[in-house]
This record gives sequence, C-alpha cells and structure tokens, in this order.
Amino acid sequence: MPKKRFMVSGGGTGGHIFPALSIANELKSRYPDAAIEFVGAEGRMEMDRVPKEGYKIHGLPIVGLNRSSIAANLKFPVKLIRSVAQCRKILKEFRPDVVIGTGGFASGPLLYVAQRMGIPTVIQEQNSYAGITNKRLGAKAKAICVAYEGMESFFPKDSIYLTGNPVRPVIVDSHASKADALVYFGLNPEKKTLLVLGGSLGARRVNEAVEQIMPWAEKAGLQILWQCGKLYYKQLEQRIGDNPNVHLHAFISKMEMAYAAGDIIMSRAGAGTISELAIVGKPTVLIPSPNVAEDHQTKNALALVERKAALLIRESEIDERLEADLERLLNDEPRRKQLSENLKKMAIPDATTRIVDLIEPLIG
Ligand SMILES: CC(=O)N[C@H]1[C@@H](OP(=O)(O)OP(=O)(O)OC[C@H]2O[C@@H](n3ccc(=O)[nH]c3=O)[C@H](O)[C@@H]2O)O[C@H](CO)[C@@H](O)[C@@H]1O
Repeated sequence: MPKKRFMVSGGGTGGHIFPALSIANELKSRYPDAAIEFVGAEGRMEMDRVPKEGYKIHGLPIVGLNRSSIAANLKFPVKLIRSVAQCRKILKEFRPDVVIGTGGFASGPLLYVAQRMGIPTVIQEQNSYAGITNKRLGAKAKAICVAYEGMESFFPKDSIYLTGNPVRPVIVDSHASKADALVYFGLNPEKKTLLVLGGSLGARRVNEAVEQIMPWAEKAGLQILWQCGKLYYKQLEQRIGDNPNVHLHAFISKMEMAYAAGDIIMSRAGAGTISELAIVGKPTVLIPSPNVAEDHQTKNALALVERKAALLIRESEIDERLEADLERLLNDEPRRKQLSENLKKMAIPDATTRIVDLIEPLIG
C-alpha cells in the first residue's frame, strides 16, 4: 500500500499550533509510516515548535494584515503572491492525500492552492466565530470541524461536524496530582492558588490586572501562579522582585501541572484554552481579549457563561469588578462547585479522534 501523505498548516499562536500538532500526532499513531509535513509562516511560533515535535515545516513569507496601519500592509500583496507560488511548488512535490488547516496566516494560501489543485482539504475552526479566511475556504472544504454549535452562519451546513477542539493527551489523560503540581511549581500547600493564563503569547491587560489584585490576593491567602507571556516576563520580573506569594512564568510547558495546581483560574478566552478548561473543570473567571477578529474571544466566553460554566469580566470592568468577584468566588464553595460541574459538561475529550475519523475517508 502506498504511504499516506498529509500536509498540515496552523500557526501564528499556540491556539492554532497545538491543534495542528494533536491532529498530526493522531494521524502518525494510526499510520506510523505516513509522511507528514507542516507549512507555517516565517518567523512565527510554529517554525520553532513544530520541528521540536519532530515534523518538517516549510516557512512561507506570509504575514497577517495589520489592522491599525495601512502603510504596514503595502508589502502584503507581494508576500501573498509569493506564498501562493511557494505552496503550489510544495504541494506538487509533496503530493499529499489530504491537507488540513487549523488557522493562522499560512493555512490560508496552502488550503486555497490545495483546493484549486483538487486535493481534499479539512478545516478545523477553534472559535465560535469564524475568521474571514476560513469562511472563504469553507465553501470547498470536504469537512469543517468545529467546537461550537450554530456555525451554519459561516460554513455550508453539510460540511460542518461538531468535533470539539483537539486537546493534548497530556491534559486529557493527566494524572498530575495537586500535591505533585504544588511541589513542581514550588507553591505553598497551605494556601489556595490562583492560576492566571494570558494565552500562548500572554496578555498585557491581564498582567496589569494581576498587579492590581496582588495585595488583595496576599491578604486573602491566595498565592498566584502567573503565566504572563514571553514579551512581558522580564519587565514584570523586575517590578515584582522577590515576592514569595507570586510565581511568575513566561510560558508553562507542563500545562497539566498548572491546571492541577490551580484552585481558581483567571484566563483569556482563547478557544484552545477554553476546551482545556472544560476538561479540567475548575472554577474560572474569563477575561476575553477585545482585540481579536470580530471580538471572537467574548463570543467564546459567552458560550460558557450562558451555561453558567464560567464567569466573564470584560476588560472595561476589571477595575470595578475583578477583586470583588474573585473574593465572592473564593468564599462561595457551592458556587465554585456549580461552575466546575457545568464546565465539565462541556468537555469533549475525544475531539482529535473525531477529527481524524473524518480525515480517514478522504485519503487516496
Ligand atoms: C491573541 C490571539 O490571537 N488569540 C487567539 C489565539 O489564542 P492563543 O494562542 O492564546 O490560543 P488558545 O487559548 O486557543 O490556546 C493556547 C494554547 O497554548 C497552551 N499554552 C498556553 C500558555 C502556556 O504557558 N503554555 C501553553 O502550553 C495552552 O495549553 C493552549 O493549548 O488562538 C485562539 C484559537 O484560535 C483564539 O481563540 C485566540 O483568540
């Protein structure tokens, strides 16, 4: 039998890279001799993360459109044309059976060219609101794997499959105990832990909010395990100094440990993080980023709030509400329990399997 060949593209941020890697790993476990290659955007996170997982990645010169500066977009058409030409060459040489896109700059040109060459494509849309690129590509995709209901407004109804977002097996099958996790991060077992997640790149406004509530947290007996993002780490480390109540990290590699350590979680509302939070099922306060396309993080968060599965604080409400809401949650065990139970009901632990089940019939 000829070797199966898959091309995967997803990048820019962890939210697109981790699902792409989960799908690739599941394909690899079903077809151990399959050839799997990635396509990413030069200079972005995937160019580093994907080879670390053992996969070859091709880098395209593609960039995102800059929403705030028209001048910054002058080179965009040239980069797009060059990326499209490069994709044509890569696809002709690699001849994949299926091309899978999980979003990010590079997956647009790759899936566009694949569709024009008649190669079956599969889209995995993580968010409850689809971006413009996926919407366009959706018309010709063989399957669109989504994590939220009501996606018919973006994609042809017959191609949509509710699969959930892939979550890494280390998180789905985590056996990390709280005691081990506290030791791992050097946390105090006498205190409760507030886990702060700023998304794969960190979030400035969330970091400012944490600085604001630090004195309150200490008084309330709450220590802070804080993932602040690579960009903000150095500055925050200097400002915070030696504070035993605060444990600052640029990026946490062992997220299963972080989830096991937290009693309450305060987080951005990226779709991948939300899918993981549902599996973990801890009381959560979401602070969505208002700076993402079509405000999709707020929409992701609202899907949880409607099911009483998480609390939502908008950035504009941080000053007036954050401390009070956390205090109330900390002192209200039944509420924490109710949030956890409702959140767990939203978990889809076998999302990756469901997605690869849809890819299989398209091979060959
Ligand atoms: C600013 C931005 O554009 N955010 C988008 C990005 O979010 P972002 O890249 O933050 O992605 P998600 O929240 O979806 O997922 C983050 C992933 O990174 C992992 N992680 C995070 C921090 C860390 O220290 N260690 C770690 O491993 C998490 O476990 C998770 O698997 O993609 C998401 C999925 O399309 C979107 O919903 C977000 O709106």
